[in-house]
Amino acid sequence: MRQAGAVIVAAGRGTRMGTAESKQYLLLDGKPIIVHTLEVFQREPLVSEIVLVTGEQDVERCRQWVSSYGLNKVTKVIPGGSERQDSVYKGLQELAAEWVLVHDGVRPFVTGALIHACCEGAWESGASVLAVPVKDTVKVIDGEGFVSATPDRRSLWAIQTPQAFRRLELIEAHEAARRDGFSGTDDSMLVERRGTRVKIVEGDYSNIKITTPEDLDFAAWIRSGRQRRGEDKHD
Ligand SMILES: Nc1ccn([C@@H]2O[C@H](COP(=O)(O)OP(=O)(O)OP(=O)(O)O)[C@@H](O)[C@H]2O)c(=O)n1
Ligand SMILES: C[C@](O)(CO)[C@H](O)COP(=O)(O)O
Repeated sequence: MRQAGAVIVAAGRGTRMGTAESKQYLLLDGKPIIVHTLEVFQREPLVSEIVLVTGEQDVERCRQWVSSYGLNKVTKVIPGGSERQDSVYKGLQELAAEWVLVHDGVRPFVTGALIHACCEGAWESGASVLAVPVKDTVKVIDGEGFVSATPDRRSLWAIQTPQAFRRLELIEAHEAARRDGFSGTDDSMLVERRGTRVKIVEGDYSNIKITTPEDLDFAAWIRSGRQRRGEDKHD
């Protein structure tokens, strides 16, 4: 069976969340958010191994969770870098797999079906990202707080993770970005700028990135809805 390795990045400081504890370690239904995320990748048969990238000061407690929650696909827990891009780059060095999924540790509502769809998208086309159509009207604002343009919403999609690539191609794209001083807000941007066509695979509106305080309320709500519908039972 074709498989992919995963780099899960969780070395951010959660500045926009503003909590004393980094957001990836806050409890959701009694379990750290990062553990919820890892458990989805652990269960998915298409995932062969996982590298977890955390803050230097959190490596040890994450290793303990890996052991106590039985996350035996996590082969390495390593310290990240100062930007998300640096953390992904470090994680990519620790995998051997031909294909890699890059995922935010703070997107715990990813599902096996989404991981599966993302892998299939990459295997068919070379690179793929999850995304959902934008529901709001989006405007471009000038430096003085006035509208300068209203892009056609039909061509706007909000990008999520996971994102799937050939691992060596993504490493080369990261190295080119480092050489050029280019910083992207996702990994797709790094291969796009080198001419790779990236396939959009439809994600899910509930695959939120926990970023700001109100996201914790959304997260609790998504979680309780899944429990009510019995979607949290996995074995
Ligand atoms: N140096 C960094 C920065 C971010 N991340 C990870 O990248 C994901 C998406 O980043 P974001 O939501 O922006 O997290 P933070 O950087 O922690 O948040 P903020 O920008 O508000 O500080 C998170 O899982 C975060 O832990 C990382 O591994 N290393
Ligand atoms: C990769 C990402 O989650 C796609 O939506 C997002 O771009 C990360 O951005 P952030 O600046 O780290 O929030």
